[in-house]
Amino acid sequence: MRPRRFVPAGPLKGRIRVPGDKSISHRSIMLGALAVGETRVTGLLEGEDVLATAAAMRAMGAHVERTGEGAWTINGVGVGALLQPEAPLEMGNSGTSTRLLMGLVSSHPITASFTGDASLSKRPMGRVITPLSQMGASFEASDRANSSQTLPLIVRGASPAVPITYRLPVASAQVKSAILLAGLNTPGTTTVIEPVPTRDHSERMLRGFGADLTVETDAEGARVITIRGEAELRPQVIDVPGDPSSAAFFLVAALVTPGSDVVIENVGLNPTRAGIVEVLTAMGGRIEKLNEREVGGEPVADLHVRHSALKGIEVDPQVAPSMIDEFPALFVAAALAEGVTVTSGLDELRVKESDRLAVMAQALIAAGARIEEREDGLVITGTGGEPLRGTAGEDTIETHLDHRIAMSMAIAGIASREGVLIDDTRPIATSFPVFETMLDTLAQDSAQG
Ligand SMILES: O=C(O)C1=C[C@@H](OP(=O)(O)O)[C@@H](O)[C@H](O)C1
Ligand SMILES: C=C(OP(=O)(O)O)C(=O)O
Repeated sequence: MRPRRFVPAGPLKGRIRVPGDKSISHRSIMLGALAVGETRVTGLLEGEDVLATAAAMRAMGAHVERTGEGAWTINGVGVGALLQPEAPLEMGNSGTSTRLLMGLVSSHPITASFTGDASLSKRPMGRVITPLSQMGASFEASDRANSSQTLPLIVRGASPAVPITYRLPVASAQVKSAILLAGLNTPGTTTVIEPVPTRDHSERMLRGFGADLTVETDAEGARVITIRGEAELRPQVIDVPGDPSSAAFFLVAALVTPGSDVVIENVGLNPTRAGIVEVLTAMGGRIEKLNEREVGGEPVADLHVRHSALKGIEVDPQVAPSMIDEFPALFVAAALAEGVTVTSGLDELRVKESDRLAVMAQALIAAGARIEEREDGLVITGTGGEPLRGTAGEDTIETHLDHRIAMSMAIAGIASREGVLIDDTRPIATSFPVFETMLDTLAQDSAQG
């Protein structure tokens, strides 16, 4: 365990560039590994989750190599030609790696065993097991004492797999992507119906790699995504934009710390990801989009953010999927806003790396915030801009192996009187290895004037 007390900082000032988008980084490696020829990626997130994907694709035959900071080349094996891994695929803390790779394995004639850390081993896999079983794959608990819906699991792929039409029962880009990736090596047309739109990186990137994929909207407004199987993918050159989910911590930190003025460069603002910018702006946050452009087929801008007097709002549950990983950071902003913030429709937060509703409620209450936990959201009464009390003495916030809890409570710490002591900062490296350095540099730069 690596505990740390995050203490009040002066104004945050300067320019930063957050690491590459985690979702796009995972997919760059997976699709590169399935294309024949060399895919070149720059700006890849070198976090533990993405490294787990890289190791797994190597274990299944692809050549995945780091050539410089964030620069990687992938020489793929071709769709249908993944090799059977000799050892269990170690997924660490990463739900995205696990669920998307289960999709890939499901339509290849191979068997793979998946393991994960204590957090990942509690997360529900039934949501991918159901559709992938319909496609012909089979799943078995590798430890018989265990449930067959959680890791560790053995997946036996089907050859050929059977194309399905599947309506998503939960708004999940991971489930959608698992089915589309399985569909890549399935004869015929695989269809996913998505009543609530989720991040569309898989669709954009599969198209970019040359897959025959269409997206239509049906009479009820649901997205209907079809992919024609036995695809041939062409290698690509990909520049990964900065991760809006990582930028969110610095947006909130600058908004709640008096005197702050920060530019976050190169932030991906795909509309299926940018909900946090909308919601913080609606709360009165001063966030300006500069230099709007396209990077790697995704809309991108530099975000100029300044300390602001935030007001509580009712957050429309419809925006939830476009900021699903940003709620822990939003809860911190709400705890420092004036008035009440009401969130709802957030049941999915209970099955992330931790139960993010319960854990954030407990953590923020321990730091002096006023929170009511409901079944599907939090109701937060803010301080009106006054710093939170923080945690006293040895009182420690438990982060439950959840990087986003650790980073959110770090931000709560810098916006508190006494600081906030966190039990373990190690999980931060799963998605944002340079988070602490960036935070310390921004605070120090302003201290040096
Ligand atoms: O597809 C992806 O890359 C992701 C989808 C989301 O998960 P769900 O699909 O489970 O909502 C998100 O929370 C995760 O960080 C990344
Ligand atoms: C939920 C997350 O990731 P994953 O599902 O890939 O573990 C996250 O990064 O917040």
